[in-house]
Amino acid sequence: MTTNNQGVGTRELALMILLEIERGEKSHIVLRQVLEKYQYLSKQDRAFLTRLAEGTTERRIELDYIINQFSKVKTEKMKPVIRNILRCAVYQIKYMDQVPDSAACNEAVNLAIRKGFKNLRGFVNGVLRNIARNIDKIAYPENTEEFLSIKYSMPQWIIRMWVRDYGEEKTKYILEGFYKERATTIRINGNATTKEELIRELTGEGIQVKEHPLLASALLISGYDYLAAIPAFREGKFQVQDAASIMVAEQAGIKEGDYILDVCAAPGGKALHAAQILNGTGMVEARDLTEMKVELIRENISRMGFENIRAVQQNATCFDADSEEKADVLIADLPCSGLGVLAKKTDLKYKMNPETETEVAALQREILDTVCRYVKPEGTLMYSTCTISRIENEENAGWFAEKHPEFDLEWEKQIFPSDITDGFYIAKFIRRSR
Ligand SMILES: C[S@@+](CC[C@H](N)C(=O)[O-])C[C@H]1O[C@@H](n2cnc3c(N)ncnc32)[C@H](O)[C@@H]1O
Repeated sequence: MTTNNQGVGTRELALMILLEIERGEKSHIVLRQVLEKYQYLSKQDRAFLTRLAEGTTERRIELDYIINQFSKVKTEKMKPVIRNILRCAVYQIKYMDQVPDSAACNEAVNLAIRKGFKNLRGFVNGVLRNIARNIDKIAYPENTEEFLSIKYSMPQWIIRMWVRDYGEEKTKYILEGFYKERATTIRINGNATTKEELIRELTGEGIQVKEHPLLASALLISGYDYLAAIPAFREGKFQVQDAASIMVAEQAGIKEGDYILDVCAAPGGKALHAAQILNGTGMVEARDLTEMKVELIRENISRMGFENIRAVQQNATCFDADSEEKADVLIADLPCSGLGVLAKKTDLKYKMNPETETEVAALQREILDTVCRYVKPEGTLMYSTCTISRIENEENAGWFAEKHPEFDLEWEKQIFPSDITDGFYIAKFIRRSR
């Protein structure tokens, strides 16, 4: 389990990933790169590595709290290698029943030695053995905000914001939601296969498949190694897309022949879904800020094989006069704080703060204010974010409706995370006729 045949152990790879994340890299991207690079790892090792890297990241606040109860040197003063070796080991002790505590401690000590910290092996060993002996006796703070912050490893400012906006019970529900075990949601490309055929094909590959309880167009899959290894994925028969995100194009009232503009489209989930609904007719223009992002959309277009969609580089904050009143449906799935997708992007919560939250909400207003002019009279504007924040969601929608009385808010919905969906927000606006 711990050392593969090329000598790099899964715990050492997990350490590499954690150090990269601390240096500012995105957790889901580093993990994907490592899994791609170390393809020779067994399926079991890949699952262990994924769980260890993701779990240690998403439980970081709690793990540091535990370590700091037993170490005179606090985690923020430790060398990054040592603090991440300790975090990883404490995660195994607390959350991975299949790993004996002694193995977690021994492997941590060996890793510290291999990484050049032979002089600290006694420290690592002492702290970890002490934690292993007392793991069920650790006292947590009584203050609700601090308790929730540590128990769910969520920065306190986010807890404060959610308790203020949704109340304590809902906040606990949201926090629990991120830790629910979940399968991957896929949207079936009905132009390339049928639901029955796809279920048969995936099941034949040894993948577990379930119907999605909310959406007929989606399935839940689990037990696969990695996506690119699934022939049906390479052949564009499905797209990985969360249920809440699928609802954007599904609820937009797209009709065959429509012109759809997606102003923040990479990697293309909603734009491709719109193209699929158009069923070979109409056109989708999928835009994003940089050529690199636009290239991601192009890769997905080519995998899905659609011809009624093009990807274009365009900054959504710059007005494009040629697009004025052209769109039957405008999709504004805007950059956001991402607090609804913390189950997948486990490090995001540590990167945001109240200032970045205010900045992103202001950017959303600037984009909405610019792109709304592309919507035809009687056309639709779908505003969505993958976050749970009134400032970015309901307050921005309210601001927009007041500033642009030519639009009516038809409905809005905040979706909270669960085992079958991410946290997400959608507002549907209709532009009045002249
Ligand atoms: C939430 S993601 C979009 C996800 C996409 N709609 C999908 O379903 O796959 C937001 C996107 O906005 C892009 N973005 C950020 N600022 C932008 C700007 N000023 N103009 C255009 N796109 C921007 C980001 O590059 C990112 O790809």
